[in-house]
Amino acid sequence: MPTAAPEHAPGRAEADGIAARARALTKAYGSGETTVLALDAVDVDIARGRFTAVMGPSGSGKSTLMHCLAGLDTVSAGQVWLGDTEITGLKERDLTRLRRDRIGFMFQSFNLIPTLNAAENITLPMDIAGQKPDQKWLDEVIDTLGLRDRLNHRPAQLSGGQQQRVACARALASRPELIFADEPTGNLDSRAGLEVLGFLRQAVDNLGQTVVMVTHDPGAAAHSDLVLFLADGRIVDEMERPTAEAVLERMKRFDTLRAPFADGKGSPGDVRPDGGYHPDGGPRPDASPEKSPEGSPDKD
Ligand SMILES: Nc1ncnc2c1ncn2[C@@H]1O[C@H](COP(=O)(O)OP(=O)(O)OP(=O)(O)O)[C@@H](O)[C@H]1O
Repeated sequence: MPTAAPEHAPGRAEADGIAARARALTKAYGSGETTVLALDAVDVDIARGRFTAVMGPSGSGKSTLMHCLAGLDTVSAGQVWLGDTEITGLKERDLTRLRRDRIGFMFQSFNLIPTLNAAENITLPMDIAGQKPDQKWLDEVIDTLGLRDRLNHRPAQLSGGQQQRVACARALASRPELIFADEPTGNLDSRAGLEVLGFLRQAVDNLGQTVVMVTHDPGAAAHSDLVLFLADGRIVDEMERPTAEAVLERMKRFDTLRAPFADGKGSPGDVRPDGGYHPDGGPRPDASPEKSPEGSPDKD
């Protein structure tokens, strides 16, 4: 992934409030001696109309944070709000509806339905919910993402980048309050990845959307307005108007703290030739769970 991100203006609704909020958010897995504290009393505000990236070493709690903020996972303690709605304590049925109606999702694997064309994939969540898309908004999304001449194509007839653009349009179609993107460029080559990041940027700048993106790639994070750094289940740092170089430097400090690499066999913060970064120094196995496309994935 090329590291240079274009200069961008902050999202247009920058000072327009908080899209999601967590207080003392704690998530533990397991019990007794085997308990893993994935999130340790996290306080976070996700600003509306901005593009926030979440970074941190493997196992630092990024996915758990995203899942708890999106109501995909229960919390062990603390509170989470989407807008003014406290989602901690909601029944599963209400959570499913809230996710469907108010949150858009993008995942590393695009999760498109192979038998449906692009247009049908884009509106599928709304069709399932029995909602009629706002055609003017949908047209704006389709044109912003450059999908107008691809609407009749099925996923197999589209490139990876085009498929992710369809997934992006699907996430945007209902004009959600918040879009969560989990490694959205993880399966794309650097050019397609850059394109998708550019569209997410446009969704924020031109369409007033709010995006939270989990990524391992400093080049991807550089497209955001703000990077939150997680380590051991806590937000330990943040960076406004990030550059890939600054994010990379910050990430290297985690590696230095974690493990001395005295054997000279490479550091955990290796930068790939394309500028992409893997905290393990090698390609990241695709461990993202399969999610259903309707914005209410089942937690496995
Ligand atoms: N279902 C689970 N059961 C037990 N432990 C879990 C579960 N899910 C996550 N964990 C643990 O919680 C911690 C945080 O995991 P999480 O997946 O949120 O990290 P991450 O920063 O997203 O990691 P990566 O970058 O490798 O995807 C890790 O120690 C992980 O092993």
